[in-house]
Amino acid sequence: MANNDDRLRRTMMFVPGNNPAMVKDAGIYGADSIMFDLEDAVSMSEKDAARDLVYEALQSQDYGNAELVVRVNGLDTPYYANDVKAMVKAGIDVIRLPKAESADMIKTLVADVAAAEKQFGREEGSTHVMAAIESAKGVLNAPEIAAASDRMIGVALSAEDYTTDMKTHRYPDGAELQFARNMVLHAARAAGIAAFDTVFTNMDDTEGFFRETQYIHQLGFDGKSLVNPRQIAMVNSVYEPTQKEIENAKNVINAIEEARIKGSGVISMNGQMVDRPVVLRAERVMRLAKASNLVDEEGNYIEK
Ligand SMILES: CC(C)(COP(=O)(O)OP(=O)(O)OC[C@H]1O[C@@H](n2cnc3c(N)ncnc32)[C@H](O)[C@@H]1OP(=O)(O)O)[C@@H](O)C(=O)NCCC(=O)NCCSC(=O)C[C@@](O)(CC(=O)O)C(=O)O
Ligand SMILES: [Mg+2]
Repeated sequence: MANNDDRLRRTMMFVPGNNPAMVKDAGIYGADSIMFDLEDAVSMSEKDAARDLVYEALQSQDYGNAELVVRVNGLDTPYYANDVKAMVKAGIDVIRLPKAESADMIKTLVADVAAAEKQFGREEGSTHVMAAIESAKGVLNAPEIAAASDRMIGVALSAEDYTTDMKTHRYPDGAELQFARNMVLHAARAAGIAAFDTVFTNMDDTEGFFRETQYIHQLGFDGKSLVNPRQIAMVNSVYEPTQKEIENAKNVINAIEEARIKGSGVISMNGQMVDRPVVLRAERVMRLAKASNLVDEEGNYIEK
């Protein structure tokens, strides 16, 4: 199994790597993951300057507990090699490869990351990777991409490039993304890694953003790629468990613990069978509740 760690990744916010103010302040909004972009948000003429800016920021800024991700330029660009070297040298947590279409692309990235870790004296295996799936070919190969390396922490659907590749565009009901969303999600789950839904680019359509977030939460995505800090609170509000869910989860965890002491792995609670999958879901609810400051140390719901 790959890096199926317990880290919450509800919000992964793109930060244009060529914007000094945004790069500097990226930590103040509370995104779970901050993703500095060296790819499509940065024009050709600014590629080197953006890389230097992000490198310097990683040395000097305090981004708190956020996971630090960088979207490097694609494997087929002249910027890719320098991006990977500089970001590994700076100690980035995760490198996101755009336009991933095969397991071989991930293996190439992993080999380059490993070489850079060696060159710059970083701990072997400390840099994780993830893939952005942005084409029909990428979607069809999503399972092999997700399982390509133990360094993989997740796969993301990138609907802007994907819908262009599919000769369509984005519609409010998202029907054009149905197959891709399910492929990416299943690929992630089968590989034991995280799944990220796509960006939503109409900043004024908060209703549409909320509806889409509820939908991808229902499907089972870990979170979304975002383009604006205003989107963070909306995603968190969807992922935040309710008081009823928290109290039920706490009861499940307590009940199964009592059952374990008596030597049983399955019990009945209020007429409902409680077994391992129910316990795993309850544990995830409690993790989300803790991240949302909805429970105290003992796991009791805190009235807001
Ligand atoms: C959208 C907009 C212009 C709106 O501007 P607005 O001016 O209306 O924003 P406001 O809300 O007014 O900003 C209030 C305050 O927040 C600050 N602030 C805003 N955004 C911030 C941010 N991102 N990071 C840190 N800070 C931020 C701002 O500086 C201000 O700070 P201050 O002045 O101090 O109050 C702006 O957000 C923005 O540029 N977003 C990033 C766009 C971007 O990265 N695109 C590339 C990635 S997608 C892609 O490539 C497609 C993809 O590849 C994706 C995939 O692969 O998944 C695919 O194929 O699908
Ligand atoms: Mg793209």
